[in-house]
Order: sequence, then C-alpha cells, then structure tokens
Amino acid sequence: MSRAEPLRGTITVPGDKSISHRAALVGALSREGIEVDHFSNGADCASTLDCLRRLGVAVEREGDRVRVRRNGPLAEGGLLDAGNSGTTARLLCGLLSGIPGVFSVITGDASLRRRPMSRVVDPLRTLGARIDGCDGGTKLPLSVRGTRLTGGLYTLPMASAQVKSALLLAGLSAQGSVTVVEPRRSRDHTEIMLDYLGVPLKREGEAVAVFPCDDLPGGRWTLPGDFSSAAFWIVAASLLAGSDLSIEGVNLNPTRTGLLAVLERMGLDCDVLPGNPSGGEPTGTVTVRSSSLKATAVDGTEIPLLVDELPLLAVAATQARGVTEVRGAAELRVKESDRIAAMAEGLSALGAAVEERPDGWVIEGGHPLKGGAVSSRGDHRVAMALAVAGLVAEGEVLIDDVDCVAISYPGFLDELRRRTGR
Ligand SMILES: O=C(O)C1=C[C@@H](OP(=O)(O)O)[C@@H](O)[C@H](O)C1
Ligand SMILES: C=C(OP(=O)(O)O)C(=O)O
Repeated sequence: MSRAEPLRGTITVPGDKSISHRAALVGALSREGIEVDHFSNGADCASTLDCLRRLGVAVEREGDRVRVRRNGPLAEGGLLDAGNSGTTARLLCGLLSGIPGVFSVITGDASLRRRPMSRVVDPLRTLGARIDGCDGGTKLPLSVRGTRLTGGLYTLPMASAQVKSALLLAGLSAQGSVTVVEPRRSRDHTEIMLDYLGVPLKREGEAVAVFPCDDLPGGRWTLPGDFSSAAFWIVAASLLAGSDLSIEGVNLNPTRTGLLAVLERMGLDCDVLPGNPSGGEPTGTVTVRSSSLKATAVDGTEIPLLVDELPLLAVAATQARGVTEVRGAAELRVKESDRIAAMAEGLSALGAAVEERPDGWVIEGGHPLKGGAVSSRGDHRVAMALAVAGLVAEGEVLIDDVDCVAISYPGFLDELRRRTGR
C-alpha cells in the first residue's frame, strides 16, 4: 500500500467541544441568552442541545451558529438522553439539581450508562440535591428532583472539570456561595466563561467560588477550535516525513495543551503563534513539522492537562526512540471505553511493544507498525488515534465502528484521507 502523503498547508478544526457544552448550558440560565459561532459539530454537543430543548429552553442552530436562551421557567424535562456524552450528563445533573420544581431523568447510551456518576451525585447531595439512580445513584439513569440547594465547600478527590463544573452550575441557583477546591487544576472553561460574561466568581489557587445569580448575563462570541481535535493533526504531522502543517484558530488554554508540552519534551518541531483571545480563551496557530521524537515519562501531575490526548500520545510513543512511561492515568479506564486497554490491544495488534499497567502504559518505541484489524471499542478518541497509527503502518489498518468519530469530529476521517491519501 502507498505511504501516506506529508501533511502541508493550513487547517482549521471544529469548535471546542467542552466550551460548546458550557456555552449552551450557561445560555439556558440566561434570559438574554448566548449566541456563539463555531459551535462544535460533534454529536455530543448536539445531545446537550437536545436535552435543553426538552427542558423548554429556546435553542436555534444555523450551521455552526447556535443561540440558546432561557424562555421562562424550565419545563419538566422528562427523559433527557445525554447519548455518549459524559460532560452532558454530569453538567446537566449539576444544573438541574438546583432548579426547584423541575423533575428529570438523565440517561445515556450503553457506554455512558457504565460510567461512574457518584463523583457528581455525592458532592451535589452534600448541597442538598435530591438525586436517585441505578446502583444507589452511582450510574445512569439518574432522576433529579430540582430543589433549592444550600451553599458549601467541596474538596474534589480528583482533578475533574466535569465535577467542578457540575458544582459551579449548581451553585448559580443555590442559597449561598459554592466553593470547589481541586487537587490540581483541570480545564477551567466554566470559570473563564462565567468571568467573561460578568458573572461574579472568585478564584484563588485551585479554589473557585460562585455566588447565586438567578439570571445570567448573555453574550455573543466565536468559539475557538478544539485543541483535542487539533491534537490528531499535531501528532500525524510530527510522524509523517516532509510535513509542515499549521492549525489555525485553535484554543491554547494551558489547561488543555499539556500534549504540546509533552511532545516538545520529546523533540517536537513546532511553533505557536498567539492570536486574539475569544470569549476569554487564548487562541492561536500551531505549526508542526515532521520530527524525530524521543521517549519521555508522564505522571499524574500532568495528566489532567492532556487526559483526552493520552491515546494519541501512546501512538506517538510507539514511534519515539526509547521507552515512554505514562503513569497516574487510571481515569482513562472510565472514559467512553477503557482507553488503557483499548490502546494496548490496538497498538499491540499493529506490532507495537506496549505493556499495559493499571494506570497507564510502558511503550518501547521504534518497532515498525504493520497493518491489521483493530477495535475502536466504539470510542471516538481511540478510533482517531488508531487512524493516526495507521498512517505510519506498513499495511492497511482496519478499524471497526469508526462512525463513533462523529462524537467529537465528524469530518476527521474524510479530511485525513483527502490530505494523506490513506
Ligand atoms: O469538562 C469537560 O468538558 C471534560 C472533562 C474531562 O473529563 P473529567 O472531568 O472526567 O476529567 C474530559 O475527559 C472530557 O472529555 C471533557
Ligand atoms: C471523555 C470525553 O468526553 P465525555 O466525558 O464528555 O464523554 C472525551 O471527549 O474524550
């Protein structure tokens, strides 16, 4: 089979998925509402918009422009289907638990119904939330009977932007302030957005506090490209000889760009050109050239800054000189699939030397990849990471269930084929 063509020129990626969810949810708490351009075209954010429509929120979508506005009190939502989206389920759970008189049941697809929900249910219950669900409220479906929550302080046992954001959204309709303390900073898009819109918020180190606010100010802005989607192009360009690719208008929030720091340590040849901030978020252009990578070690302190990019880092590690070790990433076992097992299985099937650990991998680089049949396990990030591995494999790589890519990046595989010929 022919080799993949180098990646050259410029590219843009879909609007940030995490920020799109948040813009929609914040809009639902505002009579003025939000209007954003470059809203994510992924299925996860469509799930958030569908849930909000069911709650009687005014949602309009024209291409990648989305308007969301609170249209009177929220209606009984009935059954809210978060699909494959952990962010939708967990953030909605927080938002709805504080709205008196609104009863809803949040559910999701088979993957989401396996994922842990006690991480949001337990802290919300300490504020007085009335939530029940499968396995004692640890799994979806969850029933949420909205009630006036108390304020309080919650110290998170793990760095999780979803748990933090669920609590902050709940706090906006509580009786007193809600403070969340994280062991390490996770993505801070909720804080940045509330601050950008002028919602009172206090940040001190890893603590953030919100105050009751029954009608949020609205706003209009353009969302940056999703760094997690750009990441596939960054790694692909670094691995393909002769590449020189610029990804424009991408979010450069340091709580998201941990992969760049790790790859730079591995010898990535790249430039970052800052652009204009959008909605309070830093953005810019990332230019990547083919690079000769060497191994590195990543531990728990860095994990929150590249949690969704770890499957892709595993691919880069198979092509680096030396042994790369990723530790402290047990969270990957409770994502859309068990991403530690999925990548160990997939990359090993292609000839990589990958040892699976409870909380990561040990990967000996430099073994040439061959073709083969691999499983995405229905997980969008696994499917796309394996597609990037396929670019440098000697034979054809067949990935099952690739439609899951539409969860975060619907056009990815077509664009990859068009640009690389593979
Ligand atoms: O808040 C968010 O938008 C997200 C937070 C992360 O999850 P955790 O909060 O579970 O770390 C991340 O993996 C997910 O893709 C999106
Ligand atoms: C883990 C992810 O998303 P979520 O938790 O929203 O399903 C992801 O997009 O990689």
